[in-house]
Amino acid sequence: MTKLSVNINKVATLRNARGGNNPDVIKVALDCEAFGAEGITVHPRPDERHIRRSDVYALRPLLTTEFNIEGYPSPEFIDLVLKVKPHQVTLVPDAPDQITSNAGWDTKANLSFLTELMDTFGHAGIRTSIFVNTEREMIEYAAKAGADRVELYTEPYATLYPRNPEAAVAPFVEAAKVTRSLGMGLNAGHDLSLVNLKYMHDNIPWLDEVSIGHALISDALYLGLKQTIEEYKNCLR
Ligand SMILES: CC(=O)[C@@H](O)[C@H](O)COP(=O)(O)O
Ligand SMILES: NCC(=O)COP(=O)(O)O
Repeated sequence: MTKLSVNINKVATLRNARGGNNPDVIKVALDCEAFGAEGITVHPRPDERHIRRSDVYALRPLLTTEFNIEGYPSPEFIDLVLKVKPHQVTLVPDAPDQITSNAGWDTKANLSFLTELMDTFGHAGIRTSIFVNTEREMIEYAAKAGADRVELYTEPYATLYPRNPEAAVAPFVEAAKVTRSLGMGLNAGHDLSLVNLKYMHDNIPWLDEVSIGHALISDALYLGLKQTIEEYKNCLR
């Protein structure tokens, strides 16, 4: 079964626009769970432009599904994750001022850094995932670093899918096979949507988890959160 983890960053973006607590990020997260999401993802950034560190602490004792914290492993991020102890940490190689994630790690060049982090989080009982592109070597070095899973960066798939679905998914199927052969779990995320999710899942049914935020929260404006989550879950059956 592929789990749907809802990334609630964009709910926090909306809340922060007025400085109050509307929409209530915690309530939305709990409603996502009540409507069938199997996990909640947050990606705190250094400027706290959406999810704040205080949100991360507030969410932890209330969530009943899997909590996934994504981000660049700065000292502040590492400290947050070790204190909050989510089920999973996903390391993403984003610069502090980046608009959104736009690439996976160079796991070969960062092997010793990543290995140390896998060790630190692993000893804290937190499952580890490394955000990667589809290149075989990057996945192999994620395994060498000791990652439990990789998360495939799916933006290139989402971009090509409307023009050529087969070509779009092919490198991801190959990367998924490499990941499986190395004994790691497999996550995927970035720009997945109701348009492209089912085809990805049909081609890689052994995906462990997808984390989806931007498109899902946008769809909820039209469909409502409950129906939206149901429709995303239908893509994963
Ligand atoms: C790693 C990844 O692809 C997502 O976490 C994405 O970066 C979400 O972050 P933003 O909501 O800041 O775009
Ligand atoms: N890891 C990907 C994620 O959490 C959400 O990415 P997006 O759906 O907002 O592009």
